[in-house]
Amino acid sequence: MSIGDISGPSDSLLSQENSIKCIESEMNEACQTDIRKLINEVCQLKTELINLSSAPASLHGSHFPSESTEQLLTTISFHPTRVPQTGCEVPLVQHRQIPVSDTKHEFVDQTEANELQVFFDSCSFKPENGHSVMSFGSPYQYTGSQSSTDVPPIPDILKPLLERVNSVQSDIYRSLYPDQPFLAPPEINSCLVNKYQGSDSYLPRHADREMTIHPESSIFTISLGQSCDVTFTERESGTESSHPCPDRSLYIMSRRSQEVFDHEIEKGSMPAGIRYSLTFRCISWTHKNSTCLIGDSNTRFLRFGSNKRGTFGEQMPGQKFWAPKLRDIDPVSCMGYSNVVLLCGINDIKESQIQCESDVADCYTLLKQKIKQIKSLSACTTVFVCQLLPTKDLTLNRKVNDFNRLIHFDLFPSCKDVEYVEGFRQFVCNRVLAAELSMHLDRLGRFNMLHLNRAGARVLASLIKQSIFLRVHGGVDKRRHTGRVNGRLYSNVVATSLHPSGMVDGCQV
Ligand SMILES: O=C(O)CCC(=O)C(=O)O
Ligand SMILES: [Fe+2]
Repeated sequence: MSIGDISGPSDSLLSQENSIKCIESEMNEACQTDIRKLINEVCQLKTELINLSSAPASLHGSHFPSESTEQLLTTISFHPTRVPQTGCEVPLVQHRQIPVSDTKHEFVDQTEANELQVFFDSCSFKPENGHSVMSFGSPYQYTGSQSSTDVPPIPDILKPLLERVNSVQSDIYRSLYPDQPFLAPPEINSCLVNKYQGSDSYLPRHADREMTIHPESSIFTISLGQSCDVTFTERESGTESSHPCPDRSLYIMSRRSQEVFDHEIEKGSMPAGIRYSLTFRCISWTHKNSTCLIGDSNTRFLRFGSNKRGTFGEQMPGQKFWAPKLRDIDPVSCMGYSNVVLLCGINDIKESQIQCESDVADCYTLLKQKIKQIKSLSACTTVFVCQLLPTKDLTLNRKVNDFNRLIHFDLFPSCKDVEYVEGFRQFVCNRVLAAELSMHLDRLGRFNMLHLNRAGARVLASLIKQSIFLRVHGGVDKRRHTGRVNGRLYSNVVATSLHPSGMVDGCQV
């Protein structure tokens, strides 16, 4: 037996115990005591060595312990790992949507209603399935739409109404985010008017789920003239409900509810007479890039907004949601967004009870379930997953490695429409991560193991933006190479142009 061998795995204590028994049977009492002492000392030394090699880098006078993060984290493709079976037991998640979120009777007064009716009577509408249409403001294109892209601006006669609708929209948005008053509410900028004439008219069953509609806006419909009923159907259950639309009333649907309910005016349900419905929306081509970023503290410096410096810029609007743990990911907050970016999990695997590979696999299973729930609520949303960022703690990095391997070998092969945020090599390189991209100390002056600094956040932001824009362009890199990703302008990583013409798939990036 070689009691001097301390390089073996730490769990060899059992075999040492067996060897002790052998020796015990051959040696006398005194000798046994000496050998026990010796073995205990060796075991103690070995434990100290293991602790030392995974201790914070500050103990070694550098930012990293001797075994490098790269060694641990660049080996992904060579180590297929046991993959957990999630099967189909993904818990259902409540969509928390209702077909009509609010109704306001007599939203338009009689005088204004009369003037509007006279105005629309003089307009020329284009026939569409069961009714006719005319648009103003930002063009709203939808399947089967007959209104042209050459749309007149909002006419003066509609402006007071638009202003009131915007004030309701702003109140709704403020109540969604009461503690974030700096967020700009969606601006209603488009009006599609439907004309129903006679009892043969109808509105085919549909949902307003175009990606050009602001994901967190509402759709406002004002009825003028003949009243009628709009029928709502919950797609999943087939449950129907009917909503009466009297003259001069307003009903409001959230964009999110469109992921769950269809609406229509059934054939044969329309009374004789003329009804105009004025439907107001917040439309922009940039909403095709709308992104819901759900992440832990490493997303804390990332900002949506239109400032050139320090935000994703106006070409990639979105909203950030704080999810320190995987269980905090709320699939409902993703509804209606074109893209969802997830960067979460490190705080789960950091927990002391997460010890072995199968504990890490349980955390990963929760991530996978969350992704399935997100997709079940918003089928058209593309989910982008960031691998976990390495830290300066090698023990934790082993778990990071296990988690990332599961993303690589299980998530991407098994979940269609899940995309990588690529390019994390910069973070995996010790030297770059330690010297340039991560915080050295936390706010209390303690050694900081796992947080990106502002430069690191900029790199992360540019990688996220690049992944989203590359996907929108079918993999064609349209970036303007400013070479300033490490500088300030992550809003500018992608070349921009607001005009949809000449763009791949009609999106303006
Ligand atoms: O006329 C209505 O009440 C509904 C109109 C509508 O659903 C639409 O324009 O998308
Ligand atoms: Fe609609």
